[in-house]
Amino acid sequence: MYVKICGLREPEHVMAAVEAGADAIGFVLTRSSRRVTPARARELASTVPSHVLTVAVFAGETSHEVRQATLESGVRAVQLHGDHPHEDFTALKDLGVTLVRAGGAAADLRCGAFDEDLLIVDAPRPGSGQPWDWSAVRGRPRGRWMLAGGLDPSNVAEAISAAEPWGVDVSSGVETAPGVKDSGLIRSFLDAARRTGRG
Ligand SMILES: O=C(O)c1ccccc1NCC(=O)[C@H](O)[C@H](O)COP(=O)(O)O
Repeated sequence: MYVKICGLREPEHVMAAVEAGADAIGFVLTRSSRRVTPARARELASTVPSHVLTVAVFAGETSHEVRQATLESGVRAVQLHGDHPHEDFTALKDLGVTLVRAGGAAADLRCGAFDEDLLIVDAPRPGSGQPWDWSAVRGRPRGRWMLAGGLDPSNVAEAISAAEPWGVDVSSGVETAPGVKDSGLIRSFLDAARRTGRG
C-alpha cells in the first residue's frame, strides 16, 4: 500500500513521516492553512531521502505559476487539483517531475488519461478532512490511484477495504488542528494502512 502524507510544514513531521516509511510527502503551495512558500518547501524537501517522493500541491494556479514554484521548491512531483485541461499536464512534462492529477469521484478515473503518472480520488473539498462514500469508486479507477478525503488512523483500514485503492493520501487526519501535524498520528496512520496487508 503506497502512502502519502500531505501538508507538512515542520522538519520534525517530515522526519516522522520518512522514518515511519511514507512513500511520498506533500507540501501545499496553494491557498490553505497548510501553505508553505516554495523556499520553505525546498528547505524541507532537502532533508528527504531520494526514495521518498516530494510533492508540491497546487489548486487553480496557472501553468506558469506551477512551473515557477516547482522549480523554486525543487520537489520531484506536482499535484494538480481542479479542472485542469490535458494541455496543463503536457506543458509540465519537460520538468521531468512525477505528475499527479487529483479530482473527485466524478472526474475521469483512468490514471494516465491526462498524461499523469498518479491519480488521487479525493473528497469534493480537498484538504477538508471530510469522509465521503469511498465505496462509490470501488472497481472504477484504473491504474495507480490513491484514495484521499477524510482518512485517519482509525478509518483507513475500512476505507482501503471499501475502495481497494493502490495507495492512500492523508492530511487532516494526522493533525491536531488545521495545519498542525502530529508525529504520533503520522506513525499510527502509516501503521494502520500497512497493517491492511494490501500491496
Ligand atoms: O490541504 C489543503 O489545504 C489543500 C488545499 C487545496 C487543495 C489541496 C489541498 N490538500 C490536498 C491534500 O492534502 C490531499 O491530497 C487530500 O486532499 C487529503 O485531504 P484530507 O486528508 O481530507 O485533509
